Amino acid sequence: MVINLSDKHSLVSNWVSELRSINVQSDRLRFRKNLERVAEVIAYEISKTLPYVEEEIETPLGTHNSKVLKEQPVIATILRAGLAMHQGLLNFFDKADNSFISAYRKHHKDGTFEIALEYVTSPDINGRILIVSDPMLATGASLAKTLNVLETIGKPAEIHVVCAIAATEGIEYLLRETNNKVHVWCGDIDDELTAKGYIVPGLGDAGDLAYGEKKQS
Ligand SMILES: O=P(O)(O)OC[C@H]1O[C@H](OP(=O)(O)OP(=O)(O)O)[C@H](O)[C@@H]1O
Ligand SMILES: O=c1cc[nH]c(=O)[nH]1
Ligand SMILES: [Mg+2]
Repeated sequence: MVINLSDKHSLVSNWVSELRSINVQSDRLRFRKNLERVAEVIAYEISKTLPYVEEEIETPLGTHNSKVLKEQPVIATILRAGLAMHQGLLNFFDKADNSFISAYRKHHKDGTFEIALEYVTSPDINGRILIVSDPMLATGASLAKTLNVLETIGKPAEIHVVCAIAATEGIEYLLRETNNKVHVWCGDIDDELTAKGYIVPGLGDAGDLAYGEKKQS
């Protein structure tokens, strides 16, 4: 299942437009905040699909049969660009367990790159609801590799992928690699990728915009 939140006009389209704009995105604080609030809205949308149980809650004046989240999800993110969206998910799923994975594009002299994945820390995800955030789903290689590695830790009951902007090609690759088992939630979808795997029109390099340019590795 693929859900593009820009299909319906809401503040999400507004925030994604600010993420894209060369006139706004250089304000790093605003860039990170916009990623965070896109993730907050997606967290809320995901929350509508999760199981709830009734719990008798005592108020100062009586009792109420409330619906509360049946189980806490595991929220995972891909360092470094995913950190701001991770915070947005954690603001809403405030009791969640957390996983962190480092994956980055290691560039070769011939212009090609591979995904270097060096650090994984995670609770047991077996049978759990797993929500993985990364602002950009470009070729899909980083997310596919991340999900592969997480599957060695346990088999989640369901997997939700959360992005600010996803490329059509990357979504198709990820769905193929996971046998259509993931739900992809994104702020917007673009149709083009450059030869170097950048989303067009996209927004540029999300990690650099949020945290500063890094020395090429
Ligand atoms: O779908 P893909 O083609 O794999 O590309 C997307 C990945 O690229 C970016 O990370 P990057 O490698 O720039 O690392 P960073 O977070 O350190 O900026 C982005 O945050 C994704 O993880
Ligand atoms: O367009 C892209 C592709 C990968 N990573 C980014 O930050 N932006
Ligand atoms: Mg980057």
